[in-house]
Amino acid sequence: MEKSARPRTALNECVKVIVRCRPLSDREQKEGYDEVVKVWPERGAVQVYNPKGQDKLFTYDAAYDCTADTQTIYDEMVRPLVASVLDGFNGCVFAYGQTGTGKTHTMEGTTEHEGIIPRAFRHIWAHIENSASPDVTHLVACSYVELYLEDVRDLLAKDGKKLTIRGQELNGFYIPEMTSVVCKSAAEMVRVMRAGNRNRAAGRTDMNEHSSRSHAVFLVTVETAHRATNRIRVGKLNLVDLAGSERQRKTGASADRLREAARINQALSSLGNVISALAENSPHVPYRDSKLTRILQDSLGGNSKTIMIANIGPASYNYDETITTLRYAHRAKAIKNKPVRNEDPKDAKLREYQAEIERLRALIDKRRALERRRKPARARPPPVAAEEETDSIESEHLLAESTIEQEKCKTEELEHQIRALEDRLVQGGGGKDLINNLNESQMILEQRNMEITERKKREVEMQQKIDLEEETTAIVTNTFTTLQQEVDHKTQRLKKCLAKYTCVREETAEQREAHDAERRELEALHSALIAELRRRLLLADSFIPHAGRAAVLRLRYNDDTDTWDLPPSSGAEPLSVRPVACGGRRPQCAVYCSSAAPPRRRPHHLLDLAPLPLPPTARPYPRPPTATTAHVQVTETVVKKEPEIVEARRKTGRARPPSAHHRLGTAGVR
Ligand SMILES: Nc1ncnc2c1ncn2[C@@H]1O[C@H](COP(=O)(O)OP(=O)(O)OP(=O)(O)O)[C@@H](O)[C@H]1O
Repeated sequence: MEKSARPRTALNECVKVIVRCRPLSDREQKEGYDEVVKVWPERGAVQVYNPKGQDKLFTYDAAYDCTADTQTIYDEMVRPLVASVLDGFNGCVFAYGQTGTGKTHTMEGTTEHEGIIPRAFRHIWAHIENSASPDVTHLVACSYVELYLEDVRDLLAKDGKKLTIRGQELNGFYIPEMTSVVCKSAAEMVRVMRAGNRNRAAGRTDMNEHSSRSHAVFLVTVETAHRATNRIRVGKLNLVDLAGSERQRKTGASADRLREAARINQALSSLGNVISALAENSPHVPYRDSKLTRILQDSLGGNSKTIMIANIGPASYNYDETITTLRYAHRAKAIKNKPVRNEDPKDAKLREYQAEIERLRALIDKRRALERRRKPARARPPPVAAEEETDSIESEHLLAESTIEQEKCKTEELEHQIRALEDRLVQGGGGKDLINNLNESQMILEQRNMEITERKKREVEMQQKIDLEEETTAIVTNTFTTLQQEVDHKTQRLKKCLAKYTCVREETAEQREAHDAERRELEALHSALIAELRRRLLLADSFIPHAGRAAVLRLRYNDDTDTWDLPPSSGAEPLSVRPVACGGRRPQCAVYCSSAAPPRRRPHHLLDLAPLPLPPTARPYPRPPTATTAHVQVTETVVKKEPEIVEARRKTGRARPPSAHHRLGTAGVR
């Protein structure tokens, strides 16, 4: 989860999926539930008896029944992955499944039944001891975080501080501030794991006495430096124990447990969506939907070798959940990752430590040289020297000696720092002693075990291929002597096809039912969240003062920093305070300056909206010099009548329409 350089070229490798079925619990036995799961380990297959119709058969990379122990699972499936991590690859093992199906039992285990995590620690340290040589240096560091109620918490920090996931989909997500503990043995790593577990959220439900209420990620970083090549390889191993999916009616969760369950199911649903998108090669993979999917981004579809362990229970009353888990696990088989060896990444701690040791060594050498030069030769006082002179020589000598003492202390401090740094690194002596002999034989044994495992894996794959091809070969090789034989055979095939068709139809109906159930649950959750939101709004209305509300409404949640930020003002928001003019007073308009000016700040006082008097547009009519009497009379009556017409119009309120020029004039004012 730390920032690492992106690979350039990589070979695709599918996610390996294994299924582990636990035995019936005491409670399930007491209540008389039937077993509906049958595991075929030699074929890597799981068969589920369907009480309503056709049985269901799923095949995986490996399948383990209740008789298989964690040692077998580790040797057959996990050991090669941890070996790759030691070779500089990223690796991830995550346990997925319904609550109470044995995820924590598989990953952490108990003191009697060690889980995968402590086994991985022992494997890592056996390898380090085996490769002990003065030319090889190792650095092993651990971090442990949990995702509780969508908060990432540091399980190794004393105050369990909240952490922030940084990065982007393109370059990968990482948690920069998580505590990293450098370990020197497997036992120390187990102690770190137990210390973290004590801080992990757990609680009792009707389905599990000790139910994990958070998703936990244990990260082991192994850095290896080879002096001969001067290269550093960094392998990162993510060991993930997810919280289990749960139905409220079965777990009897309420209050806090219900809130936890809602968040757990939400994160698992996002994980399911990511798995589906990757399996279908969808162009968009919704990693950003939850913090869990962000943390697991590299493990699903990224730079990592990944194993998914699907845990299931055999009891009939968990039929639906078992089928859902098996379907998701089956889908995850199609996810392709691109693992690449991490060589010389920028964030290698080992390189940092080595550089620091070199620097401190150079500093010590410099100081020693200086000390030698400064060492005062105890000067003998001249036989006939004045008493004062002797005193000053003596005090100078004392001063020099105390400076040297101080320098010595500083040098010792530096040496101590070097020892502390070197202590963090593990370097072998390379001698052929008894322990080395033992390690060598252990290595040979491991290699043999790996070979056996590889053969077993191939057997399972072959068996699966044989099963698949059996039907098709039967059709090809069959030669029919009589027509009746052919009819019989084709009827048989038709029946098989019909059975398959029924099966697919049933599955579609079941998926629809499951989808409906999920939708109903989401609707219930949605209503609960709306009720909560209303309550909070009511609180806000009652308690947040009006003055601060505008700022509260502008707050935006920042996914990367996990905080509410107040974005800088865009200028569109109403101003709470009238801005003050900087410098001198604002310029005053001419209207204001005139003596009859009304008070300021009212627009109708500043703008004179009355139309300006227009200049006359027609010349006065010159009377013609010679005119007939009649004509003069008519003209006189018209001239006489004009003021009367104007007066009549004024009384009826019907003014003459303004001329275009007049209209333009007023429009200009408006
Ligand atoms: N393979 C197994 N063999 C024997 N007992 C098992 C096995 N798997 C699980 N159990 C038992 O089942 C119980 C529940 O297991 P566990 O707590 O690991 O479940 P879980 O999946 O982690 O549950 P949750 O999701 O609620 O945390 C434990 O008592 C455990 O000992």
